[in-house]
Amino acid sequence: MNINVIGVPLFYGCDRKGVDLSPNKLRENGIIKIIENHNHNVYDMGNIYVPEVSEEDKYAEHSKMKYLKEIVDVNKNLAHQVYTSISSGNFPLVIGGDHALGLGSLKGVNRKYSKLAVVWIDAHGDINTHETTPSGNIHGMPLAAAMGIGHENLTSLYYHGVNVDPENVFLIAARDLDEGETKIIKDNKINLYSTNNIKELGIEAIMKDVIDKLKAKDIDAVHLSFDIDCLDSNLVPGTGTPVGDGINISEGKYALKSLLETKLVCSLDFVELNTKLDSSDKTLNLCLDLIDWISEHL
Ligand SMILES: NC(=[NH2+])NCCC[C@H](N)C(=O)O
Ligand SMILES: [Mn+2]
Ligand SMILES: [Mn+2]
Repeated sequence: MNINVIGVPLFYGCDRKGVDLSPNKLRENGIIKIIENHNHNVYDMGNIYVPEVSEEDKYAEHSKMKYLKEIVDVNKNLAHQVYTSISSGNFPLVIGGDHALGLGSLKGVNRKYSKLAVVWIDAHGDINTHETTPSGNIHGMPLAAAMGIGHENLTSLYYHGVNVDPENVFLIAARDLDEGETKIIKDNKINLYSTNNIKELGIEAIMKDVIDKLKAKDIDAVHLSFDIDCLDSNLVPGTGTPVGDGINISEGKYALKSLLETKLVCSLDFVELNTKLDSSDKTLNLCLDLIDWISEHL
């Protein structure tokens, strides 16, 4: 497979430095070679440019969305990079950075595939809007925006077109949802598989259900967004918003493998590694192992 690796050194979405260093940190530790070892042609597209802005200006554009302008600018460029990657037959592997990059990757894929499903593997829903956010952090909003829910600047940042149908959205490993998010999930009939559901029924049964549903739908492709905080907080000290009672590594790998084996996945985000918070490269090494696993099954 031809894979475009696109780095997004963005921390504005989580408002916590360190996550911006990860694309280069992963390169220094051999991410490109790791992917190539699985017989892929890898094109390292470098990093999307992230403009500098001072802390005091973070609310300059909006009182409930920090760094709005910069995040929109970065994501417009990312969206186009993702769109052109897919259009030229290459698979975009987007490396974060924080999850606000989901805004751009989803817009880019959605422009190509109007009947798109999204699998969001994350402790969080990332389905807030400027009206529901408890933090003002835009990394908690990209999935809502992809469905056309939220502020206009986020919902149509790259093109005014079809949005993702909420019934084609699958949240997996969620366990830290805000009140507003729970309401949006219910009102829009989003498919929710909490960590409790996984513990109860087993990851195999959960993924079977997800994949059966995906196959029964009239969709063109699946976008997979993997936030490393889906894993239990003990496993990922190097992430900004860790949550306990999470899934373990083999459950995470099973979810990834079973989805990739469907061959429906057309693009993938890998986000929220913060190497500054890591303890003796534990999370970094786990991420390299997960990238190796993903590459094996792509
Ligand atoms: N991509 C993430 N790690 N998101 C965490 C979001 C946390 C919280 N729900 C918020 O909106 O601020
Ligand atoms: Mn997330
Ligand atoms: Mn998360």
